[in-house]
Amino acid sequence: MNPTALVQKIGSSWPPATWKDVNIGIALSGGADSVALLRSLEEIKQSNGGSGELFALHVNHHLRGEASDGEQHWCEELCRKLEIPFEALQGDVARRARKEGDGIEAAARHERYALLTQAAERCGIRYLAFAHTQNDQVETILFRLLRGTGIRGIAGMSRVRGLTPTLSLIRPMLSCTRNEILAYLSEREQSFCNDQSNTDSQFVRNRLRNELLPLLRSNYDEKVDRAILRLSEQALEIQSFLEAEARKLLSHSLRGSPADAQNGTTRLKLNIAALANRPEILIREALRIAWRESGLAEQEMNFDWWCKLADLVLSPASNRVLNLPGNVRAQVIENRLHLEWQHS
Ligand SMILES: Nc1ncnc2c1ncn2[C@@H]1O[C@H](COP(=O)(O)OP(=O)(O)OP(=O)(O)O)[C@@H](O)[C@H]1O
Repeated sequence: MNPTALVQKIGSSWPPATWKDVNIGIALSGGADSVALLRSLEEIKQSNGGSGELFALHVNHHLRGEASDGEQHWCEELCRKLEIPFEALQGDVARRARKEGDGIEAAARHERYALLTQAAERCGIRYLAFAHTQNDQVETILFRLLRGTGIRGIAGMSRVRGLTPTLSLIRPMLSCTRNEILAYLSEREQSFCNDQSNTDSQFVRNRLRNELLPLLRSNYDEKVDRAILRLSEQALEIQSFLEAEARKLLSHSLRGSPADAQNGTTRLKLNIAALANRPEILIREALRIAWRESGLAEQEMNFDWWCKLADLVLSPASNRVLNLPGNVRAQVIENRLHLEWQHS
């Protein structure tokens, strides 16, 4: 079989030499994108050999009754034909939505990532590959822009991200367009499942994909996509630079003060002399890294909260106490910013 443009593109963005000897998991929904990813990684593997194995992992969310079970069986059958080990994971979205207070879409995503991560660890998988495409990237950036985001949000989805110390999420199709994927599938005469929920306009994300983006493209053609992607590449450059500088600052500020946990309370102390007189944007980023790496949830820490916390560092007064989201208490005591929270 001749390698197609899609296979070559994936192979050059994620060279097989870097993964052929480790186990790879493919998050297989049964949709066109993940079916194309499965088939093309299999082709690349066939022609490059190696000791690693491919595994397909499917999450059945049981949100669409028989249609959900049908997709699971369809994926299982495809993997049986391709002789790729397959595992179906059973999600309980309603339970997660109740527990986390999220909408169905967000709960399904959290459930999916949690189940896939557990299964990948169990199978000794090193890279868990998702089939997000260039079109998904454009949608994600526009969605974040409209909902409210910062530089990091505009940088879009990353190509690779650590999930656990031994497992990374990878997105090898971020430079591939939907049209390239459909052309590949038709060339291989490969069918796929159509997820009806992708057309349901009650989801904001679908309205953006099916209504707003086509409207923008009809006025500005593909330039819209290119403009959004160029903005995201620049945001990624700025973000990477900022993060590297903030890490240097943080290493001075944290020197000799690891977080300590006693009697159910965790305390993180940052030396504010190391942060003083530095640009506020750098201080905010350093605080954000310290926060994230202490295992605190970032969701409710919006821009205003980061500004308030940075202001506490820049204008310290010992009687000022900030009560932050996640029940984190912040106060400056003797030239140190103390962050305190209860842990379970
Ligand atoms: N039910 C599923 N089982 C396994 N993998 C899935 C499933 N649904 C989605 N995926 C994986 O996630 C990729 C992106 O799908 P989709 O855009 O629907 O997911 P998402 O994670 O909600 O996206 P985003 O992270 O952009 O919000 C798919 O191409 C596939 O690799």
